[in-house]
Amino acid sequence: MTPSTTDKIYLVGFMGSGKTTVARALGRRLGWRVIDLDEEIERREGRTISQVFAEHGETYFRKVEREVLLAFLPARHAIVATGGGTFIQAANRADILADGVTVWLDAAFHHIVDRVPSDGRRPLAADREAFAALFEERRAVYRLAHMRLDAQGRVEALVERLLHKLGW
Ligand SMILES: Nc1ncnc2c1ncn2[C@@H]1O[C@H](COP(=O)(O)OP(=O)(O)OP(=O)(O)O)[C@@H](O)[C@H]1O
Ligand SMILES: O=C(O)C1=C[C@@H](O)[C@@H](O)[C@H](O)C1
Ligand SMILES: [Mg+2]
Repeated sequence: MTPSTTDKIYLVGFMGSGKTTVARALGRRLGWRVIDLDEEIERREGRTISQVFAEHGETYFRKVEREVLLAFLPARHAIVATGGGTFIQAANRADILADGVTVWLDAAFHHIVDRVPSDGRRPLAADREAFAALFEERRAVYRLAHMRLDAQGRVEALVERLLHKLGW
């Protein structure tokens, strides 16, 4: 699927791959708005992600995640940092791919393990064995993004590499 315009960039990828961090740097570089879906979910719910999972479960979280994604579809000149599972849901994936240039931040698992806390802030990272299995399982889906960016390196360097890939 090809997006109709290039005035929106979606960053997808596993927890800890750097979506939030790179989105902020890219937003500063382009002067575009940054939308972080996890932060928007927390704002809307008035609770942390871990509270949403604990009090209502993952199915409810996915429903809110989709509603928040849809609420920001009209935004232009925007970078969207998705949550690690947003692009995994087929309906979300179709909307994302049609709406903007979608970039998979592909980070190595050893970096991810160091970056993602197992303290419950990211509920699906608490069980480290399941976390590793999820990483492998989801790669086949992240691959469906329009582009892959090797997520190793300094954030500023990643931003420049991404802009180069986009031909900007
Ligand atoms: N290129 C990088 N080099 C070094 N550290 C990084 C890099 N990118 C991100 N980090 C660090 O890794 C951690 C996770 O990054 P970030 O929150 O941006 O990931 P994320 O993909 O948004 O994860 P989640 O899906 O859980 O929201 C943060 O502490 C961040 O500072
Ligand atoms: O990978 C996932 O499924 C998740 C990643 C985080 O960004 C949060 O959206 C939440 O913890 C779920
Ligand atoms: Mg994030």
